[in-house]
Amino acid sequence: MDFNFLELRILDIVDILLVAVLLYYIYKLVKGTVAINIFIGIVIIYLVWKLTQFLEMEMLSNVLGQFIGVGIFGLIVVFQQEIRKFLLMIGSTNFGAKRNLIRQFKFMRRSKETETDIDAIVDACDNMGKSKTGALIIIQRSTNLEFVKNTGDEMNIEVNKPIIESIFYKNSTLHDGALIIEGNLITATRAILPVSNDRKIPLRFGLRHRAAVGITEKTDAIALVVSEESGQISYLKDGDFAMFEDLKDLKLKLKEDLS
Ligand SMILES: Nc1ncnc2c1ncn2[C@@H]1O[C@H](COP(=O)(O)OP(=O)(O)OP(=O)(O)O)[C@@H](O)[C@H]1O
Repeated sequence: MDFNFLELRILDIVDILLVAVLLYYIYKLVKGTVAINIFIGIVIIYLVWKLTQFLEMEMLSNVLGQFIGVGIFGLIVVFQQEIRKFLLMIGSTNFGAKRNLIRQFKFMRRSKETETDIDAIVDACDNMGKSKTGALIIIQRSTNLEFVKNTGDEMNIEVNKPIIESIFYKNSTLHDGALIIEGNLITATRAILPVSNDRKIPLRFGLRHRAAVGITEKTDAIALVVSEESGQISYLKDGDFAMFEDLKDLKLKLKEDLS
């Protein structure tokens, strides 16, 4: 009896945690989009329906009841985009975050050469900033970025400063779009990223920055952007601009986030 009680409690906790994770992902998807307004609209209709039931207002309750009854199909139509992104997000996650799991065991630590050369990347960004060369660099963490790599040209080159700079050099055929880095390899160039429609992004930021916000809100990748206009370097993670004091601080933060 006691055992069943305990089992039920544990399952309840798992259940609550799973719902929390689900709500978090739904929030991440609808954050800053018009979908949040639709979602609020649906909640209001549901509450009014419950109120009409409570007050026994039969006619209105029936009409709203019918509406709620077919609501699930309506939801699929209205949230088609978000459902697509959600499935994409689940499908492209490396289950078990293999990399992190392996790193738990000290003796199985990743070998030095697969560690991302942060210094080379940040120094390249610094040089590109000084010469007002626009750049968009995405570093993969546990979410698989195959779906964006497919939109660009696949590569297999070790990360180093001159190569990054020459890829983004204005006359280079590879400068457009995003550069994808996995471990210490550049695995794609000219990748097209999903653009965020978060209305909170300041207007001075154009598509390059919106693309960096887009990929970091849909995956756990991190992004570095060098603005062609101002030469400023931005660091993005979890769909937000992450603050840093200077290049040294940026390197430290990147190393921390990639460890
Ligand atoms: N969805 C996208 N995926 C990848 N790269 C993109 C995407 N959209 C735009 N870019 C890249 O960003 C470049 C510049 O875009 P835009 O000028 O709108 O950006 P921005 O944020 O204002 O940056 P900057 O400050 O450098 O002008 C494009 O030429 C392209 O290389």
